[in-house]
Amino acid sequence: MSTTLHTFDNGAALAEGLADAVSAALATGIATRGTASIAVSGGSTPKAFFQALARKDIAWDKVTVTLVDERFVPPESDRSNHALVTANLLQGPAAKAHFLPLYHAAASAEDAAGLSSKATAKIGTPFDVVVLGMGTDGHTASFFPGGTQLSRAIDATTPRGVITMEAEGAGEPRLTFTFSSLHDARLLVLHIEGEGKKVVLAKAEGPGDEAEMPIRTMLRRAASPLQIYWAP
Ligand SMILES: O=C1O[C@H](COP(=O)(O)O)[C@@H](O)[C@H](O)[C@H]1O
Repeated sequence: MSTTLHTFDNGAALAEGLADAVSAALATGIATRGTASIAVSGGSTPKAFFQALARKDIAWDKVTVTLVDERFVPPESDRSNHALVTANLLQGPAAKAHFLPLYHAAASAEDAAGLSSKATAKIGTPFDVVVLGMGTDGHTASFFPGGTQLSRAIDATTPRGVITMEAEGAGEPRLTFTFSSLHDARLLVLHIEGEGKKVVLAKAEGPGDEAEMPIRTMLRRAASPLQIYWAP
């Protein structure tokens, strides 16, 4: 598996450069198959990228947007990735996109995972675009070190879909697409910013168990080349 590092001078240039690449991939998907799909991450990193992507002039009504992972919190929560996407990506031209949330107001995270697996199964496979993030603990999606279902989540034979995850570093229970759902995206991106995350990435690229730094699953086993977008 291969990785390519795309380096930018600052976060604003990175947001624009990544939005250019992602919108081109979505436009290709629409031109080739009539529709396109993208799964995006939450957290603090993607806000400027979402705002840049939302301004792109593509046929947003033919695009399905979902999340790589989510906290089991309603969209009213300021911890919700759904809320982040609504406020920053599903705006302007991109408001016409079809959004499939992972959170559902179900009795349990397990029930919500079942509902979101069923709803997102309607998206064609593989995703046109997956944009991953990475935490300073080496997690990606909600593949957390020590996570209750980490081995199931990162097992390539686990079917596509959404499962739950609980971990000490995760806060709330999580909902996450499995490795098999994400690793073969037509455009597979890791979006990270800051010197600290570059140090974490360098450590992940070295030897060690995948379970200690689950981003290693993508660095080592993704079927698609991993495009790493970084700025200081
Ligand atoms: O918990 C999460 O964190 C990671 C990284 O977030 P950041 O704040 O360091 O950018 C993110 O990729 C993931 O989607 C999110 O749920």
